[in-house]
Amino acid sequence: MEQLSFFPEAGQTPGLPVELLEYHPGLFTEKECGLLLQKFIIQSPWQQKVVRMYDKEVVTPRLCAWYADQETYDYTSLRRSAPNKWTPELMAIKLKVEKIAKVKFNSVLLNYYRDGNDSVAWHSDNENALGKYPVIASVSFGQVRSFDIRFKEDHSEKYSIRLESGSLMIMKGNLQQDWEHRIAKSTRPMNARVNLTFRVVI
Ligand SMILES: O=C(O)CCC(=O)C(=O)O
Ligand SMILES: [Fe+2]
Repeated sequence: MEQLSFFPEAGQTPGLPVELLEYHPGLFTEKECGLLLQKFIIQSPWQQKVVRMYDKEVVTPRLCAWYADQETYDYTSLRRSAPNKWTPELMAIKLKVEKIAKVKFNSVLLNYYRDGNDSVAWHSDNENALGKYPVIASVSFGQVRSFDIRFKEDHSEKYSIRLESGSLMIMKGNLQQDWEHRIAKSTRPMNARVNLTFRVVI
């Protein structure tokens, strides 16, 4: 596993808009990260979403799992359904990030990127169920991956941030309205990464 950075600013491109993205590295120790990563990989009820692209059905290049307080819009099945129940680990992480984000979350989406071929394409989390200016808390374990953002109206305005193992990134402001984000594929060999995005689903 990669070392945690001792320099909070090391993972950020200069000029990263702090009103959109807040970065808190080192929320969990390297040892905690290793244990949690293995536990999530082994114990989560992973699903691979099938989406329609033109007239073909394709599977998303990553695995997902959805946990929430009650029946909600489920990101893994794209419909309202009974979610998985909070595990003790997820609840403990939720309470920790709620203190920093100052938001009470009612759900979490887990994404499992098995290697450099796994990714999430450019998108915004702008579903009605999240409200107009959602605060989303993103916690990463395992392989460091680059998180890219680009301004919808001018794709040349873009930034990257390296999401280190054990870090928390808070997405807020008009990030989901006016910007898109992605985790690109990588040609370099990549180990497993599990990302948790805590959300408030209405
Ligand atoms: O894996 C990540 O860091 C981002 C995941 C993401 O954008 C999403 O689940 O909507
Ligand atoms: Fe997203």
